[in-house]
Amino acid sequence: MSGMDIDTPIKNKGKEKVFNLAAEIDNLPWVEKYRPKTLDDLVSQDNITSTIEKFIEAKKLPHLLFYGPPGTGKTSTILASARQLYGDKFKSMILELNASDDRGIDVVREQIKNFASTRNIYSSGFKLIVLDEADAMTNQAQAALRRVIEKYTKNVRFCIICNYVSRILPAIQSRCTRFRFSPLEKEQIEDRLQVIIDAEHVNLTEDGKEALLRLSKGDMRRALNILQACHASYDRIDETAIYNCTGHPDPKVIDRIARWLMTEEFTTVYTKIEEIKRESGIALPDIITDLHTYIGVIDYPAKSRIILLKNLSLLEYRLGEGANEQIQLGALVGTFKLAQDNLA
Ligand SMILES: Nc1ncnc2c1ncn2[C@@H]1O[C@H](COP(=O)(O)OP(=O)(O)OP(=O)(O)O)[C@@H](O)[C@H]1O
Repeated sequence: MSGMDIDTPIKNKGKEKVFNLAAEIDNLPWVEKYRPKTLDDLVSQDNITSTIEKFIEAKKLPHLLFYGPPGTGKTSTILASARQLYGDKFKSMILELNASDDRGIDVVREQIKNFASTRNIYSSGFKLIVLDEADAMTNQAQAALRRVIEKYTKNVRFCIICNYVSRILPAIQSRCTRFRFSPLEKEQIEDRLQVIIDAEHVNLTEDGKEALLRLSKGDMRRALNILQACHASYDRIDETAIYNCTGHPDPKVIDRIARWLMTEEFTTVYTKIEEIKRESGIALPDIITDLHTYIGVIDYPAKSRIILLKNLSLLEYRLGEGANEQIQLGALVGTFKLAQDNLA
């Protein structure tokens, strides 16, 4: 959700206040400081932005449903659209609500009622209500929301945002125009990152950038948060800095672990992994996630790979449920031994 608006005009403010505002902007998380202000600033999702621009030009906005993975620009798109639609007055024309608010639908309904029923004296037309995290609402709350949408359709448009569209009632889906946001391409994240790297004078090496792009997996928010955290701790950000900062295992470490698992005897490999986990502070679930990608490239017959994949998924599930890491590490080593027994 948007924090402070860094475009706020600095009118009638003394020098000190201007200075304070500059300092405040400087302290903002980069995800807010560099949130796209216009639809043109948004990378990718071109078909979505061009369709919305057409709605805005015609001043005919339907109810919207944005869905897709985190950090792909759903909130930014609706905020940039609101700026384009309402200009300077956009703050008074938009209400941002977190739909998963645990105070329940009644509070949300009350806020919507108050907002929708106050007329804006400067402008006619509809106001905009943004409901973030709508997939966390109960079915009952969504059913209530359906009636709320109908009741205020005359002067309010809703933008419902969620990660999983399947968790939104079909009745709500059918009242909205749906847009699916996809994970950003590596090149798109890279282009946008470069703007921020230049503006903040970040010293990022090529291998650091590669690691950052790999770890962000199409999520721009994740990329920016990692970059800002590393920038605060390191003068020069290379691959090791990125992995240290995120606590994610270095691919070289995973490489070593995979080699041990495929060549060493049971007790030796178990002890070595225990040691490396202690030294570099990496967790078993992270090792398993990265080994999973590794299995795609190792030279094992299909039968052995199936054993590995099946058992890794079991291990991941058990660890997620809170199983003992040492016992699961034993099971990991055992799985590789089993896969080797099936090499022929
Ligand atoms: N398409 C994009 N172009 C440029 N910047 C982006 C884009 N998508 C995300 N960002 C950056 O990532 C930050 C988070 O984006 P945003 O809040 O819009 O994501 P979201 O899809 O709403 O995520 P969530 O589902 O977690 O709410 C923004 O502040 C912006 O800096």
